[in-house]
Amino acid sequence: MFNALTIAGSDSCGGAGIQADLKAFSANGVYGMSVITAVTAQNTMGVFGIQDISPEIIKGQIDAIFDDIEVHGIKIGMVSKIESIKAVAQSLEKIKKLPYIVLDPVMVSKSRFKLLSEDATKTLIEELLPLSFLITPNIPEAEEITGRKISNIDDMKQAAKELHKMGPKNVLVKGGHLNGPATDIFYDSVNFSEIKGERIDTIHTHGTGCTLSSAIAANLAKGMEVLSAVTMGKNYVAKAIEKGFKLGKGVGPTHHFYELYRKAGILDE
Ligand SMILES: Nc1ncnc2c1ncn2[C@@H]1O[C@H](COP(=O)(O)OP(=O)(O)O)[C@@H](O)[C@H]1O
Ligand SMILES: Cc1ncc(COP(=O)(O)OP(=O)(O)O)c(N)n1
Repeated sequence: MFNALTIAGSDSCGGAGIQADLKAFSANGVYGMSVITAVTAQNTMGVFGIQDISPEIIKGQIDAIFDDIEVHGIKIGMVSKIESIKAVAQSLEKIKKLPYIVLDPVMVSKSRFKLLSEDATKTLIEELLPLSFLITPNIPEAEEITGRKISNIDDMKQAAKELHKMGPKNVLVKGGHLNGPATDIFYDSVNFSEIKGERIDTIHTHGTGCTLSSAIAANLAKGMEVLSAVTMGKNYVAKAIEKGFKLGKGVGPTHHFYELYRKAGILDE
């Protein structure tokens, strides 16, 4: 059985963060484990508070897992403070044979709540980008890290090149925030690939970035090569968005178990 570890924040309504990651791991056939970096009070309408976990407990969770278990893939999501980022980086750097790390550099939620402290961007860039096999910024995150405005596919490609120079082996700039087709740009230091997708007309997109990065981490944990892992992850998130559903009063979550539900007769088609 392959496994994957998410290092991220908790979303109390279960649409994003650790909860989305674990669902995506299961649905993509790997055993999921978690290191919680922060707890958010969050629902489909917004984020109402954050409690960061102490650096000691973040390190303790990582050490407990790696002292005991061979980890096959890692996804890193929300790590909101400088001390938390350093705790994650220091713990991971100690590990002799690190599995592939997929970093989703989470900065702001869809509801515009800051999930990364304003002073922590530089530390995130310096400490976590060089450790990453793949980073998956959305357009606002890629703009913040590179300091460039991104309005079209050519801008996404230019940003991917600049992000690559900061240390990750591969870059996926996600196009969910542009108008038109949901095209993501993958760059592996030599070639660009346009990972194309139809834009699905729905408001229920809470946790799309978490879902995609976790599905890719699961695919890498299973031994897929990187472009296949990204392409299959993109197919997975598209289906999870298509089957996204109303929950609460706001932006509903992606659906991770549509295939199980369909087979059980709970979901049509
Ligand atoms: N309405 C949509 N229809 C289809 N794909 C989408 C839609 N919105 C986002 N995506 C895709 O979901 C993934 C997550 O992208 P994005 O929403 O940009 O990330 P984030 O959640 O980090 O802001 C990307 O592959 C993106 O292309
Ligand atoms: C705890 C936590 N982590 C990450 C996010 C952002 O996730 P994302 O997939 O980008 O989803 P949206 O917030 O954009 O819907 C989060 N909200 N909470």
